[in-house]
Amino acid sequence: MKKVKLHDKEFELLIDAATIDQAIAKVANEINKDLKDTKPLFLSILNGSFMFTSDLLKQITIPGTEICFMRIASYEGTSSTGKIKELIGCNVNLTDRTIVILEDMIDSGRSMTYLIDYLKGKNPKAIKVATMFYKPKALTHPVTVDYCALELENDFVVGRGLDYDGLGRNYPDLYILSTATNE
Ligand SMILES: O=P(O)(O)OC[C@H]1O[C@H](OP(=O)(O)OP(=O)(O)O)[C@H](O)[C@@H]1O
Ligand SMILES: Nc1nc2[nH]cnc2c(=O)[nH]1
Repeated sequence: MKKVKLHDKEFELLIDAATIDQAIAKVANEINKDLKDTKPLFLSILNGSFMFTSDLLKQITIPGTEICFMRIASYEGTSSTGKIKELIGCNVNLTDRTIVILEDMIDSGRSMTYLIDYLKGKNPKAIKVATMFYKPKALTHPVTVDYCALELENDFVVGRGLDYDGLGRNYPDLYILSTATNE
């Protein structure tokens, strides 16, 4: 599909599924090499990371690999508390573990900064960050990104786990908000 309509907005194809698949395979190879002796714990941050998690983890071959999921919120009402609240927690003990955080997107870096602060309090051995998409020009909260499949410009995108108001997460390709129709 070259174009999709979600609610009131049109989106255009930005990156096709095969290109994303290839970039994720490259990340999997890097992680397999770098973390081969660490029995890594992959921590998938819901909702958006479900597809990245599945695509990546099928290619991870490290013995002792574990996966758990978290859903977090840093907002109460309409303002940020600056603190992470676990909506769905991870029930694995994180002490002395090598954690690989899996995100679909790093945009401002705010979510990741809060999450890393929170995880440091659990005394892990190491924290690595792996993201499917990263917008370096949008970053306002500095984050060290250890593994990134694809870098993007500072545009709103949907697909591959990312939604617009609940829709679009299921698309295997990535779409960008169409400027022609949505100004
Ligand atoms: O770098 P940031 O500016 O903090 O943006 C990135 C965050 O935004 C998205 O989550 P979202 O809040 O849309 O929740 P979802 O994963 O449930 O869709 C994404 O999954 C990251 O967690
Ligand atoms: N759907 C969607 N969610 C985001 N969260 C942070 N950046 C984005 C984006 O570009 N698209």
